[in-house]
Amino acid sequence: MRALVTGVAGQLGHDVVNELLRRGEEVIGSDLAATYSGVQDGTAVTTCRYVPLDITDRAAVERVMREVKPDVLIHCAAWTAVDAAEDADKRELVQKINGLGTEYLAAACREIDAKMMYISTDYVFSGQGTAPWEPDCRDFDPQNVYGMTKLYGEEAVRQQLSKYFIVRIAWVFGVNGNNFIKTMLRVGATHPELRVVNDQIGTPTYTLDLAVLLADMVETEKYGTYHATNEGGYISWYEFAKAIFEEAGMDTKVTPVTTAEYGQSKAMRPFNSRLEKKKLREQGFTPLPDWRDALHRYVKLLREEA
Ligand SMILES: NC(=O)C1=CN([C@@H]2O[C@H](COP(=O)(O)OP(=O)(O)OC[C@H]3O[C@@H](n4cnc5c(N)ncnc54)[C@H](O)[C@@H]3O)[C@@H](O)[C@H]2O)C=CC1
Repeated sequence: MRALVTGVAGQLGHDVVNELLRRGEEVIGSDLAATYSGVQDGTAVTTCRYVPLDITDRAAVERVMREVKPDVLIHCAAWTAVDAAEDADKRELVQKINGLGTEYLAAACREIDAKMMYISTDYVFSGQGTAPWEPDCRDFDPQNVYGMTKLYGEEAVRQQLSKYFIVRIAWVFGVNGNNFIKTMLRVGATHPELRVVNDQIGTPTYTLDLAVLLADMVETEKYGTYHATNEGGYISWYEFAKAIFEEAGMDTKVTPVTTAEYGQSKAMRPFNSRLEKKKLREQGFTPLPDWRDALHRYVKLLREEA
């Protein structure tokens, strides 16, 4: 199988490339930068063929897809700065990357008859209520620019392709980038007490674990939309922060606050990010490990890297 992976310089793309290389697959990584030398992540060094590609450049997308001619495109590239996406001068760019870039890639997949895997987000839903969101629920109602543009990408994939996987994830953490865990460890090191919201509920996703599932999935023809976060139940950011400090052996005190008490961020955040994942088991895929186990391995890896 020849796989083209966009966003190789990001958290997820980096781990997906490593997982595919580990399995002996032919992998071509892609990102914005002119060159990419790979990243030491404590367990492996990414050494794959690299093709620079700005996915907002339609002609470049068509050219690269025709040249590389992958059997599968794993599309991990995105604008992921959720608050900055709200800035008036950024909105168009965010839509170009998350919306139009995905549309161009889907069209190119159709042309060369490649499978496409698109990584999406819980932010396509309203975040209202307490019931977990089903993967095939079409009751979309994104509450911020990032969510709207990711939904545009989903619709483009659904409209143009039949051989697609849309995988929605949430609360992502990986070694190759910034995330909530790294922020907590950094800020907690200099602040004895932190306020963290306890009314936004979801489940973390460790990119190293997700990469295993994605590599399993693209080998199949079990197309459709899936939800994939770690197992272990739904938690609040407050509970996650407490677990992080406990795992790291830090005595930073965490105080639970509501989103209203914490103060509004630029982008609206969903209260209910519960993603229903039972479809994974029903389709014969191995679910991700418990998030506590993932956190344990992740903090250990960060320590080894330091
Ligand atoms: N980070 C999170 O908490 C969540 C992420 N997701 C989705 O998961 C996927 C992977 O996310 P991460 O690895 O965390 O993202 P990341 O921000 O670590 O990496 C994204 C990569 O996309 C690249 N990129 C940006 N604009 C590009 C362009 N015009 N052309 C080519 N490449 C471009 C960046 O250079 C970067 O390397 C994304 O689709 C994201 O929307 C979904 C839910 C939550």
